[in-house]
Amino acid sequence: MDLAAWDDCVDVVRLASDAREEYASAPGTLAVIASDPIPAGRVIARIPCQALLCARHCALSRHPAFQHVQASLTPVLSLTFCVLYEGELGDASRFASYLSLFPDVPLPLAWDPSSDEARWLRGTEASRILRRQEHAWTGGYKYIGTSYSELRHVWHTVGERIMLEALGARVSWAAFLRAFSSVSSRAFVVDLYHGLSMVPFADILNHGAPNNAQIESDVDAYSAEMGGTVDVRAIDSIDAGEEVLNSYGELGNAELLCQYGFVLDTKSGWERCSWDVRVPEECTQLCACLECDAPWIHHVTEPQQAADAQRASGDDGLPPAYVDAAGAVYDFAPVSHTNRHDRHCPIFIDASGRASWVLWRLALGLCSEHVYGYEAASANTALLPSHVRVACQRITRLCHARLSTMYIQHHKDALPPTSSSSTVHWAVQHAWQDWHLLRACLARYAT
Ligand SMILES: C[S@@+](CC[C@H](N)C(=O)[O-])C[C@H]1O[C@@H](n2cnc3c(N)ncnc32)[C@H](O)[C@@H]1O
Repeated sequence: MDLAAWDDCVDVVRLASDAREEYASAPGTLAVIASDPIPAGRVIARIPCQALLCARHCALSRHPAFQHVQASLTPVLSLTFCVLYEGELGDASRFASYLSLFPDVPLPLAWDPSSDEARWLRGTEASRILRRQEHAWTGGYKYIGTSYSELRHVWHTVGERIMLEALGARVSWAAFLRAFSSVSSRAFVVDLYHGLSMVPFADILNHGAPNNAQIESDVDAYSAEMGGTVDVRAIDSIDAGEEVLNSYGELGNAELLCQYGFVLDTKSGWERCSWDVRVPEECTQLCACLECDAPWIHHVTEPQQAADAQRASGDDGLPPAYVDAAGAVYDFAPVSHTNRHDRHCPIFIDASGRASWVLWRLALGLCSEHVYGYEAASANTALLPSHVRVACQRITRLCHARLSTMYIQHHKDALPPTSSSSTVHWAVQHAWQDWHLLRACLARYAT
C-alpha cells in the first residue's frame, strides 16, 4: 500500500531521531508532513472503510475458537487478537505491509519494575493510573484502560488456545503484548458497525496540542460497511513542510504515557494529580491529610450550580469563589471536573495547581459532621478566613504527602543523561511535570 500516493499534498516520512529541533513530535518514527500549503477545511485523505483492520474484516472472526469468546472480550482485547493473528500470518495477511509500519511502543504497564524508567515513574500520576487499573481488575469495578493482570489472565485462559487453534502454531506472550501496544497506541472507534479499528494512514498522524487536523467518521452510523470512508481534514491552514497533527483526545501526560507511551514537553492543560478513593492507599492518604472519615469521602460531590456554570462558561476556572468580609479575593477558586478521567477521579489538582471542587469541599470539612462547606461559609462570611486557612493547610499537607512518595523528589540531583533511552526520558519528563504541578499547588495554597 503506497500511503503517500493517496493524496498529493502530504509526504509520509520517517523523522530522523535527531529531528527534535525541526519537529516537536515523535522523532525516529513516521510522520505526515505537508508537501504544499494545505488550506483549512481541506480533506487530506479519504480512507475507505474496506481498508480498516477491525474484528469485522479480520479473518480470525471466522474461527470458531475466537467466535466463542469474542462477546466476552473488551473491544481492545478483541482487536488485539485480530492484530496478533494478522501479524502472525506474515505475508499471507492482506494487512502485511500496513502492519510492517508499526513501531515498537513499550508501554509503562509492561516496564520491568526494576528498570530505570519504572523507578522514575514511582509516585507519579501515571503510576497511580496503572495501580488503579490493577485494582479495578481485581476489585471488579470499571476504570479506563486495561491492566497488566487482565492481559495475562486473558492470554493464559483463552488467548494462547485461540491462536493455537486458528494458526496451528504457538504464539508468544511477547507478540501478544506487542499487538496490545499497537492497539492501545493506534486504534480508535470509527463507527457502530466497525467499532474499534486500526485505520491505515490516519494512524500515522502524531499527536499535537493544538492539532491542525482531525479524523472524521460517522461515529453513530451502523451502515457504513458499504462505501464509507474515514477522512482526515485540515482544521487549520498548514504550511508546506509543517507536520500534520491529530489530537488523540483531552488527555494529560499521564494518560498519554499509559496509553501511547510518550508525553508532551508541554502541559496540555489536562494534567491532573488525582486521588481515587476506591484504591485503599489513596483513600488512606486523603483521610489522613484532610482529617476526614473514609465512609464520608465517597459521598462528597461538586455543587451542581458550580459545575453547570463552569462548563457553560467554557472555561476551566470559575471566578474566585471566595471574597472575605474585608473584600479580599481568594484566587484559588476550585475547578470543575471536565474530562472523562475526572469523572472517575473527581478529587484532583489541575494543571495550574488548583484543587477540584470535591477536594476543596473535603478540605473545608464538608464530609464531617461539622459542615463548613461552600454554602454554609458563603452564608456567613465571618466563618471564612479561618476555615479557608484550615482547608489550605490540609491541601498543602496532601501535596507534601504525595511529593514524598515520588522518586524524583529524592533524586532531583541525579537526573539521567539526556542520551538515555526514550522510555527513561518520558518517565523523567512526566515525573518533573507532576512535581511542578504539586509545587504550583503548594504555592497557591500557602497561607
Ligand atoms: C498513532 S501512532 C502515530 C504514528 C507513529 N509516529 C508511527 O510511526 O506510526 C502513535 C504513536 O506515535 C508516537 N507519537 C505520537 N505523537 C507523538 C508526540 N507528540 N510525541 C512523541 N511521540 C508521539 C507515540 O509512540 C505513539 O504511541
